[in-house]
Amino acid sequence: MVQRYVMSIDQGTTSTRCILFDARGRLVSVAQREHQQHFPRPGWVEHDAVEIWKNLGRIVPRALAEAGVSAEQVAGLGIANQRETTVLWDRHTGTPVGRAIVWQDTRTDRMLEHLEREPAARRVRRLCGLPLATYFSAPRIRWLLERTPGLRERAERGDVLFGTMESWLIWNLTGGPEGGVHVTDVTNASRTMLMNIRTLRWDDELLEFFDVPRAMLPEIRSSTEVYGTTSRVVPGIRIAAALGDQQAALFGQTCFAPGEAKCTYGTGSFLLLNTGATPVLSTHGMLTTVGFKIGDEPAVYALEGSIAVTGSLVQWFRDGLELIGSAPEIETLARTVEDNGGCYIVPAFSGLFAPHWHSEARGVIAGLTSYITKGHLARAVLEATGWQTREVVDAMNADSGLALSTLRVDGGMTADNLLMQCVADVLDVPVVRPMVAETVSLGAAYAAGLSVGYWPDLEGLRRNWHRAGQWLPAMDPARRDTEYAQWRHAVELTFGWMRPAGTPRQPGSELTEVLLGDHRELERLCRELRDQDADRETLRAELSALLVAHATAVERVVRPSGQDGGFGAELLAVLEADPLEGAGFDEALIGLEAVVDAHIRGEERGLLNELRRTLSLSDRTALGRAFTGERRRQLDLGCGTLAHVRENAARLRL
Ligand SMILES: Nc1ncnc2c1ncn2[C@@H]1O[C@H](COP(=O)(O)OP(=O)(O)O)[C@@H](O)[C@H]1O
Ligand SMILES: O=P(O)(O)OC[C@H](O)CO
Repeated sequence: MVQRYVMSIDQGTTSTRCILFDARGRLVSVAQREHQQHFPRPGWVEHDAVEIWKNLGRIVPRALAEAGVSAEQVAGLGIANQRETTVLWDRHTGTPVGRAIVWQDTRTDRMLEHLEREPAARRVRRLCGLPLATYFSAPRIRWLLERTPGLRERAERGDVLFGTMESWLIWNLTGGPEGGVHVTDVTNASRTMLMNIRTLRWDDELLEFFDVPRAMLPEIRSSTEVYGTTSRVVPGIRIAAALGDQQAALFGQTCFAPGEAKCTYGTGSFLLLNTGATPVLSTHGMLTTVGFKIGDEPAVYALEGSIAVTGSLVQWFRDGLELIGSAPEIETLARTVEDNGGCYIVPAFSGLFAPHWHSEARGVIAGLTSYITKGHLARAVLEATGWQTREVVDAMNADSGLALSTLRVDGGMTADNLLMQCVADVLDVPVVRPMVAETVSLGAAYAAGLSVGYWPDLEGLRRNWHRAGQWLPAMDPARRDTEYAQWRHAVELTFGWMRPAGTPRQPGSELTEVLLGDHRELERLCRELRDQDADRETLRAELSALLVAHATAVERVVRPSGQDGGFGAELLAVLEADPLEGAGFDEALIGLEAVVDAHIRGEERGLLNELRRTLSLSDRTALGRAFTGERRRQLDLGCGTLAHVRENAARLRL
């Protein structure tokens, strides 16, 4: 009988890999090519989508040749890819519109500052599960459409297409300008900010908010189904699955059941927790994302803690500072010293992602003394990955109400024993690594194999998972606590770097204007909530979010807490009122309106006048910017949700 295999392509941030797997999930052959990283300006990161496509054209035949396998022996192809990276290309010629803008790129930060002031910004997270951040695709599409002459018209006519890397590759593999299939899968679509996280369709409100024409978007499909057959590179292979690489790793680690989690340590690191059939909105800075969707079955959701810079900090140590010659040398160098010598590196190169979401943060090396050697710096590099994981796990535990008991890991950095021990130490849980370290590729292969019936079911795949390595926590708890406190201090030093006081005043950022704007918005929301025919569910959520975000930002940025009175109880009564009509709801609403009115009156008569009297315009503008930043952070954290208000009701003051 002819042997059959499954092929996977992992289109990653630094390289593209093609791997063939056999029926027992064993790796049969690998071919890989790196592509160039372009850094044309500070904060900008680009890839050449044509270079990546050409690399694919080389590695696929090579992987087949190495194993002596023909296209007919490939049961199906699964694609996993770097997510959010944005490619726009001409449908008729297949030529990309400039270089692809990579997920680490921060060029859209200014644009997002403006967008977040729009009233509709408050609804974005609830619709797509993601905070407004430079990380995702939609702001990049808008940026390109605004800055490239004539592009919007071409996009509206459907002459220019958008895709993340899997869309670009599938379109090219299935014929490109000659009938290429323009599709994406739900996991990748869930990272654009344009897909409704519940309906799993492009959302009109989000399209309008980001001003993206529907005609340029791919069709959203499930993660496992046959999208088409290759007609280029190696013709005749069924393309049977696509997933974002982190979701592919979740699949490859067989985290099929709610409560199962993995962390992939590559260029960045990404911890995903399977949360089952309903999307969970985080109140602690996690992302809500689609984990996978098998054919017609309901989607499985995940909470994700994304860390932008981990392996790329090692790369910077190698290529930017030239302190080591290869990535594995970081471990050797770090072992030349006992500890970090008091030094901490917070690699906020692209701002800070989860759980902070500070786009304006930039990196620091803290605790430098003349005692510090490159060995200490190497330790600090590795520990940065450990502590960033700890912050994400703390947030994940707080969201799920459960304590993570083991962490499954994979990715290039897991080759580093010192790092893996550090992760176990700072998390205080065992860390385990499976036999097949190429979990992203394996996940894409599993998905494709399931799709074409090569593997019958998920249980069979589970049996392929075997433990290859384990690290047990061995750190003194008191030392762990002290080190964590030092780390958090270093993190705080990175905040606000890109918005120093004294930068030119931007319209609408003066503090009293911002506070007044919030007051009018709060009044409008209260007024509209009284209308029985209004969408009370939505208005209630908006009112709660703005109220808590506004009050918390006032407390943290403008004046310290300790004022008399509070609104926690009144807000809780409104949030708990069910149904949203009748005497119970009216009474609760009247109660809340009374405290909101009192707050507005008090603040406008007292605080605002005092601020105008005692602070200069530039100070008020700097404070206004800090206030908007904190308010946005609160909104991103889901501060208005019932769970958050319940948890904080006693603390909430006006
Ligand atoms: N022994 C090591 N110690 C620490 N970091 C390493 C080691 N080996 C590789 N890395 C880092 O891991 C990353 C590569 O992992 P990989 O999973 O291939 O990444 P990606 O899929 O994001 O391209 C690189 O950023 C590299 O610096
Ligand atoms: O290519 P990787 O492995 O660095 O993963 C990138 C992520 O998908 C970005 O969200």
